[in-house]
Amino acid sequence: MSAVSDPNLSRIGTLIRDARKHRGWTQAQLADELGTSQSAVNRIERGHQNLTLETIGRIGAALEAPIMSIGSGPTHLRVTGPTRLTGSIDVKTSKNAGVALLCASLLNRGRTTLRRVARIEEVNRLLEVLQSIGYRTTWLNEAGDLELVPPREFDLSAIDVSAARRTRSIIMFLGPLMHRDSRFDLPYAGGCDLGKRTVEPHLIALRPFGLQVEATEGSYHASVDDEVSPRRPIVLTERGDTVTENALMAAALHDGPTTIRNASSNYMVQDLCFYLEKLGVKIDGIGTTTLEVYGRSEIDVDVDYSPSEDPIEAMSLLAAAIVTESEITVRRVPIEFMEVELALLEEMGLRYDRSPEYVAANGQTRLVDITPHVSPLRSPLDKVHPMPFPGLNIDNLPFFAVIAAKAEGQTLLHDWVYENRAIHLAGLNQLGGRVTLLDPHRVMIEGPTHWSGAEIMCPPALRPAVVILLAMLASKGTSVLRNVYVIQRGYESLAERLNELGANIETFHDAVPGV
Ligand SMILES: CC(=O)N[C@H]1[C@@H](OP(=O)(O)OP(=O)(O)OC[C@H]2O[C@@H](n3ccc(=O)[nH]c3=O)[C@H](O)[C@@H]2O)O[C@H](CO)[C@@H](O)[C@@H]1O
Ligand SMILES: C=C(OP(=O)(O)O)C(=O)O
Repeated sequence: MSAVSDPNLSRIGTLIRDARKHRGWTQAQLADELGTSQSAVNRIERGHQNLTLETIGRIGAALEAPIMSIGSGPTHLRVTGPTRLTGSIDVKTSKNAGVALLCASLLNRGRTTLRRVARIEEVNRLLEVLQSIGYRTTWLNEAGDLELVPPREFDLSAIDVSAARRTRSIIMFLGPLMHRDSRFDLPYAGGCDLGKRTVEPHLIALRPFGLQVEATEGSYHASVDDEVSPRRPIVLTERGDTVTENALMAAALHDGPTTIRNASSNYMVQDLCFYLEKLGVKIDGIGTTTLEVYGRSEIDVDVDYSPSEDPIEAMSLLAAAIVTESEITVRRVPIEFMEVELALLEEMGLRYDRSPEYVAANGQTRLVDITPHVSPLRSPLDKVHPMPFPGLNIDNLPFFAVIAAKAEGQTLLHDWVYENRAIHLAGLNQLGGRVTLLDPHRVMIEGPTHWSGAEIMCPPALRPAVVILLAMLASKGTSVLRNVYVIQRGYESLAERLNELGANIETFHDAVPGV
């Protein structure tokens, strides 16, 4: 029977511990049931014991929880609050740079090594897709270093359609793949349910490189005219992040200069630019809205790159501290992508300590450690609304809902970007929040709030789901958040990491009859 590899042991140990607690057993009771010692169970739960699949099966049967099929059934969280968090936590590298870089590896015939990649479901889906078309992908260690070795030719006919349909990021295959094949099909893009998200700006951006796309039921059919290449600057019709990334990737393998205007200068775009530079693609204007890209006809480089920290995870962790009235230190905050958020929080009354700046492993992004102090908060005078970088990040807006719910007064949030995201914030009302939906884009939040526990189905949107989880940390009593795949899509081991700070979050699964 094969032994499970080391990096997974602590994860499996945590699942076993949570399943045991869910059954209401002590370690000694589980040990009795298995005919082993309590110290052995303790070692297993801490990930210090090698496990065969057979042992995992026996433990699952004893606990009436299928440990190994746990990833396939829905995962739920049981939160006991209110919680006070202590200690410090490191921000992980970003989901959005991670997925862009996985797609950008398609440009490179050489080996790509990415350092400290967040082990999240969105990355897993893209890895499944890359493997299905012939990549060798290897997690090198527990730190999340990831090696990607492309095949000589991609086998797009073997693409894992179901994995591809679960991630919207697959759309970023268009930019690189159009240089490899003159005709190819891609399964339709998925992602969170945030309302209609147009793909038209991507097609407009890639058309000057000769790409035409026809959409039919479930697939994009792409064809490329090699004779067509950009003759004047490409002007993006929206300053979108993945649109900019697609245009950058198309330009990177275009032999000659390309100008991209109305480009996003957001964090993931900058990470992609730094990676492309390591591939030998020269880019002027990084961090601005006009990018001059000097592409190459062939890229074959063994490259090593470290994406930067996630400003959205940083905001999530700061919000966790604020909502639970805790003084934790959030380390490795990419400060240039959090400045507007912090300025607004200061206006709302937040006091915090901030370390001197230091540089991220990509050698570019400025980081700080932030320790918020428990502070009386008041609602801001004006509405809170996002803007493309350097404005308040669109993905950070939802966290202001749960922060505003703590503040004295009324706060108006205006999410002009997404048709459906603000709607999901109304889930806070089930925990005692006073959130009024004025229209699909605007919510009024009245604080302060006395949170109390409830059972809630996870909304189908990543950030609102985390916002509800954070409110649960502050809620009196027990809460249950059901089916949290959407959170795992963007955060690595969030429940476990919050537990290390003192939260009480149990992961559990529905008992499967007959197991
Ligand atoms: C993998 C990744 O990087 N995902 C991010 C990326 O998605 P992505 O780049 O895919 O975002 P979209 O292109 O879907 O844009 C999001 C929404 O904003 C609208 N829009 C965008 C720009 C603009 O100038 N005008 C405009 O109206 C779009 O029509 C769409 O409805 O950017 C979003 C907006 O920052 C973030 O929420 C996502 O986390
Ligand atoms: C909307 C988001 O991401 P995606 O583009 O992956 O759906 C997000 O990160 O909040």
